[in-house]
Amino acid sequence: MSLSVDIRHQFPGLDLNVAFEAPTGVTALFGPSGCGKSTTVNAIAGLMRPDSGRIVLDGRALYDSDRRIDLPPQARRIGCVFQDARLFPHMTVAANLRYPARFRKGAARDFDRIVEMLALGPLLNRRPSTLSGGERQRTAIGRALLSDPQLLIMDEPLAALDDARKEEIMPWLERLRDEVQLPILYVSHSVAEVLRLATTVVLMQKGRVAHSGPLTQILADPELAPQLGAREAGALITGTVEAREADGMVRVATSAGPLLLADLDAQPGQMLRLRILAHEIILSREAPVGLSALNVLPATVTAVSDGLVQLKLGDQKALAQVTPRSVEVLGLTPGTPCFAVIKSVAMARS
Ligand SMILES: Nc1ncnc2c1ncn2[C@@H]1O[C@H](COP(=O)(O)OP(=O)(O)OP(=O)(O)O)[C@@H](O)[C@H]1O
Repeated sequence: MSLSVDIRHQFPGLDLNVAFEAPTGVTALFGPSGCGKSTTVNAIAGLMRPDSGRIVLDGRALYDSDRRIDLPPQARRIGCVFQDARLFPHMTVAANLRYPARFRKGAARDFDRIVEMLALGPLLNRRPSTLSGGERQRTAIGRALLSDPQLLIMDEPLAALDDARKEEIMPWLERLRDEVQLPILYVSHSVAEVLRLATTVVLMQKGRVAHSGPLTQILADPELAPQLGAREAGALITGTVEAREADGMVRVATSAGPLLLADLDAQPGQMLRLRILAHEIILSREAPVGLSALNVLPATVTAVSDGLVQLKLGDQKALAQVTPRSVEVLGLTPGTPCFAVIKSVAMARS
């Protein structure tokens, strides 16, 4: 399943002209305030009509200005979750969850599975006013899923929550990404949310798509990574938990070699997304000896730009933040073999 968007729209302060594809998984729409993220998702949801273009979901035209197609929101099969949960206050959680089934036959058949997935069972008889912000958002996500959607739109779903509530709801969003085979469009200002959830990123600027592609590729691109926030740039590396060592450290196999992680609650065989920040990598031309850092991987320089060195680590790319002086002293040019000393590795969730 995938969503294809190619639309244009003029507002007094916005000249919107965006085109991108959102495959199954989480596609983050990321960009500064006012760049047109909400306008784009509102057009996709059918809440505003763009001046021209096409929006196609799984081969079905939702909007096509040439063919005069403009499906109403309820016919688009899109579940929406906004910053405020927008639940019906006079209804219980169960009634809120069952509401979309009134309009779509068969939509309620997944009720038990979705209640279980989002752990909504204990809340079913409560009214929204008695729920925490996180519980309300979980209910809103459940209700969106129970409309039997072909696309889920989440517009800043965590923005109204404090950090503790955000932390509480994140694992549910990760579960959603991994278990629900749908494209999920996720609008956010938060780099941390994008790094943790996104599989694809659409970087927007002033009504245009500056770049779109897999998150792993954007993070390891010295030109693009700074647009996500330079401090956050680096790498997102996938690995598989191999074993827990006698000292409690967990050994994770990656295509570049093994990494050791502390304080990790993970089982052998489990796949992990690991995040390495650009400033956590030190480069050495020789294999380092007598270092306290545990994780040293062989690498090859693939590009150098503005204090960021792009490396090939196994079959993946990573960025290291290196001063221009070190680039010169170490002679780091494309093709140079080196060693990446990784000071710390974190699960992508932290
Ligand atoms: N209905 C409207 N009428 C006129 N201008 C609008 C309308 N909706 C949005 N705009 C303008 O379009 C621009 C983009 O707004 P939009 O909400 O899409 O941005 P955004 O990227 O989602 O921003 P934020 O991150 O702050 O939510 C803004 O300048 C806004 O004032």
